[in-house]
Amino acid sequence: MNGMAQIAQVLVDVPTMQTNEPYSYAIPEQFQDQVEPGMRVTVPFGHRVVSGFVVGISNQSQYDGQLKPIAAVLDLAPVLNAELWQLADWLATTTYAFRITCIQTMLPNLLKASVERFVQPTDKISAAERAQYFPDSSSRAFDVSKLPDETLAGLLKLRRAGKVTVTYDVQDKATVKTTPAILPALPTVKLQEIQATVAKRAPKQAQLLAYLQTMGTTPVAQAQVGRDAGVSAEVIRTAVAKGWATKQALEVYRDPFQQPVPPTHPLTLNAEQQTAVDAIDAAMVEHRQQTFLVEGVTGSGKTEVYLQSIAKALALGRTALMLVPEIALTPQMTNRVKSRFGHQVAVLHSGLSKGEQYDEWRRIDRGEATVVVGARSAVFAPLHDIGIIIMDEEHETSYKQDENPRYHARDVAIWRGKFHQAPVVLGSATPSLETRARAAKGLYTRLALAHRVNDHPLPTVHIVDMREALKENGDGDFSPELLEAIQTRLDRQEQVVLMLNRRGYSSFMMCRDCGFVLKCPNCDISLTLHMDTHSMKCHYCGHEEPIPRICPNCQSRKIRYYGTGTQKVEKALQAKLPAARILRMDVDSTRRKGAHERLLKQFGQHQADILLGTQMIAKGLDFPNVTLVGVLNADTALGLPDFRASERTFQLLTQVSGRAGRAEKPGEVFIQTFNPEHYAIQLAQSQDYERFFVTEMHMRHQGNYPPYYYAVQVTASHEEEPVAAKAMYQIVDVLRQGLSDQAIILGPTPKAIARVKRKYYYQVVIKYKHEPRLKAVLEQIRQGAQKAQRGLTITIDPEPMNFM
Ligand SMILES: Nc1ncnc2c1ncn2[C@@H]1O[C@H](COP(=O)(O)OP(=O)(O)OP(=O)(O)O)[C@@H](O)[C@H]1O
Ligand SMILES: [Zn+2]
Ligand SMILES: [Zn+2]
Repeated sequence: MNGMAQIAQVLVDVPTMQTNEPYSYAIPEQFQDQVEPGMRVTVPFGHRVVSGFVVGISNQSQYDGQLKPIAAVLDLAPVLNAELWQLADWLATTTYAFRITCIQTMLPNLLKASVERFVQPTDKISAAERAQYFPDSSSRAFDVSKLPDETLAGLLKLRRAGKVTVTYDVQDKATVKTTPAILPALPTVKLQEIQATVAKRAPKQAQLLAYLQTMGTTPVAQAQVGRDAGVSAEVIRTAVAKGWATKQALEVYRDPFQQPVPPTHPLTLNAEQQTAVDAIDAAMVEHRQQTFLVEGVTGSGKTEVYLQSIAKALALGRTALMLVPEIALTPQMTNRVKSRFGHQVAVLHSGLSKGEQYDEWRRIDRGEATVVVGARSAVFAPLHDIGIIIMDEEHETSYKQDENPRYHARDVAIWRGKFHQAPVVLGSATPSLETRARAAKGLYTRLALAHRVNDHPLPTVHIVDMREALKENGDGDFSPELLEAIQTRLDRQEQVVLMLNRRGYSSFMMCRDCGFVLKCPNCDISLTLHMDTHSMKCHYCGHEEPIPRICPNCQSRKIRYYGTGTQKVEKALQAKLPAARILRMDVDSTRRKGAHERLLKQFGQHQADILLGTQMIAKGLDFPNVTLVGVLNADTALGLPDFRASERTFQLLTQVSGRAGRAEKPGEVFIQTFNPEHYAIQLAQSQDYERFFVTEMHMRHQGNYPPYYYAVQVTASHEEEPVAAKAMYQIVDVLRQGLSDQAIILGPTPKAIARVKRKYYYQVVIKYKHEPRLKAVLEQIRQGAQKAQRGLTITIDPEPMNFM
């Protein structure tokens, strides 16, 4: 308190005018010393009042009295703690995203919306203060617009002294099961017309109309619409009243994991598991950041290693964060953690209502929950004193966010590991090449679990050449070998898992007689089928050719472009095996939240003989009675124009094979393929990850792909194709001038789906080893392009998951 005026640096939240530069605002007298970085405020901006985050406070003697003052303080306490605050800055620089976007990503949804908040006294409050601030009740509504400034200033002071806390009204927790949602009520052209007529007089309505035009046919929650379109509920109400949009009830599901789970106890570890737990434990005890790769074959007991490591962290009085690829797809894993740690576990996932999410977030922040299980965004859970971070199935692509900020949860996990000086455990039977390569270099410590628990053997894998099967009986879906093996299981009352690989199904062509896939003559990567232009295109170099009618290799006419869906396969299978009880698991049958878990439960109770599904059945299932796994089409993903196609195929086949023979009864696997000689399939047969790693590293080396090279993808999009294309050519010029001639620049090319949401996309991929100027050049591109052309969006993706 030196009487010096304080100035707040505020990051404003204006979607159309994103910048990383904070603006300075004067802090009004009554809030001096009360405003802290991390609090939300509203400030005058142009002719409006907008919300923003305080990112810094300075005491400036040369305060010139010119600055506009903060309009209101929205929080009594910072919404992000100091660690997450630093993390947001790091995220912004490494992912080329705006700081405000990073901050929003890290906050639970509820804090982004406006909700009713209450202030409550704690037991530290004095009688006089209670009488002054809570004269007639035990809590009071905290509505900034209604509170007099002096009261707010007083409350801020009390909060800093720990005398009051803020609570949020999360009424939707138990009762509300629906949320209002919005759908456009008129065709796009119509909306466009109206937008033109209201543009001048009602810009907010025009904004909403523009947004409505980008919506598909699925209703979007009203709150979401408000956020995305940047308009108030009032504007949406008007739109509904005018008949531009309709309102419907969107179902909100409650936590499907609420049922109590029976407790479990630590198992006696085998030697390999013990070695792993000891190594991780040592890092924890020594308070040392160390990244471990737990490379364990399927069924080797990785989960038990995770659980016992978590227990060690808790015993040291620290907390644990466990990331899983997709929480809805891994109910078994979540239940295993809950069974071991009970009420200490908080589960963060998108199936929770905003209130429930926030409840969990708050339990974590307050230290009431010490173990967090969740998918990608749970990596931002506000845990204090983290003792261990685990990332299960670390190779999964869902850990990378494909919108801004384009972060990979693995990088964030390691950042937090460093912050807390805690070990990070990456687990997989089939690690990503990047991770395995880092372990080879000694950057990560590799812990191998080479054997299945109790020395159960890995399943025997058979490769079925579908070119033969097709020739002999014209069936490209089921080989006689597989059908016979299924029949045997039915006779023995054992269970079967069948996978239909949907990835890349319709985007390439393959000859069903010889397995030939059309490749680019320049890039040795498969061409993508474009139905709009009726051509095959290369997404790396832009090469284009007509769709072949006969196979260039064997002259056969049996060229397949589109695949069969799960429903069709289910029907065909039922016709062949009338007595079999089949459960189908795909996007359709699991649309409703909780359906996935219910189907798995039915299967676990042997209410069905066959579980037929898409990739979603490959992960984590542990059913002792499953003795047969069939992969109907192993190679669809091999045709994708993706340098990770082989890696993905190998990972998927190994994962799904691992579902067989996990207990006493031995397992068997049939992999049906049109490419039986492909190394990814051959090595999936021997389930030899290490050999796959060496082979694939060699391929990547030859093709100058990651992990030998780093990659950055820059995309330009605009509603007019020439604008996007021209911007991309200019960007390539800037890149060529700014980077060394060691950098490989691929493109510009149109993206695989060149037109999405009425915008055209062009891209360029930069492959490089060492480009110290790259960051500066990209920053220049991002800032320059946005100013140059209205409506032009430039996105920069560090380490894109594919180049499509
Ligand atoms: N030390 C142990 N003693 C006895 N059983 C164990 C032990 N460790 C794990 N198991 C059991 O072995 C089975 C397989 O373990 P788990 O599911 O953890 O393997 P995993 O490596 O995570 O498998 P995947 O990668 O295939 O999902 C489970 O049913 C588990 O309960
Ligand atoms: Zn090419
Ligand atoms: Zn052919």
